[in-house]
Amino acid sequence: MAERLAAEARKQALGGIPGWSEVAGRDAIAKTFVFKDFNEAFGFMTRAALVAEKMDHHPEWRNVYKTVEVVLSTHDAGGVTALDVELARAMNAIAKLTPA
Ligand SMILES: C[C@H](O)[C@H](O)[C@H]1CNC2=NC(N)=NC(=O)C2=N1
Repeated sequence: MAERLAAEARKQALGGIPGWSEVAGRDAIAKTFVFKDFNEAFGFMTRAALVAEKMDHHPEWRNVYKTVEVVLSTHDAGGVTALDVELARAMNAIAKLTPA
């Protein structure tokens, strides 16, 4: 099972994935993506869902119109692990392909 990242390792990883930050009061990371419209937001979610399912690692997320709020945490580990960092990186890469 993936191990929770120590504070220092998490900070270092977050430095390399723009827009992601630690969630206050919880061991999790979060980012709010804003797209051009609902179609682009939902397209992002569809692509990210395929990656998440392949990884067997799933986001907590909420969509309102063109905004997608994402929180990542490894539930089995009770905090942020390398899997969250990997999914955060993948989501940033997917969002880059999606017009904002
Ligand atoms: C059985 C299955 O592999 C686990 O429940 C997976 C599924 N997706 C998951 N997603 C997330 N974010 N955290 C988990 O601990 C997790 N566990």
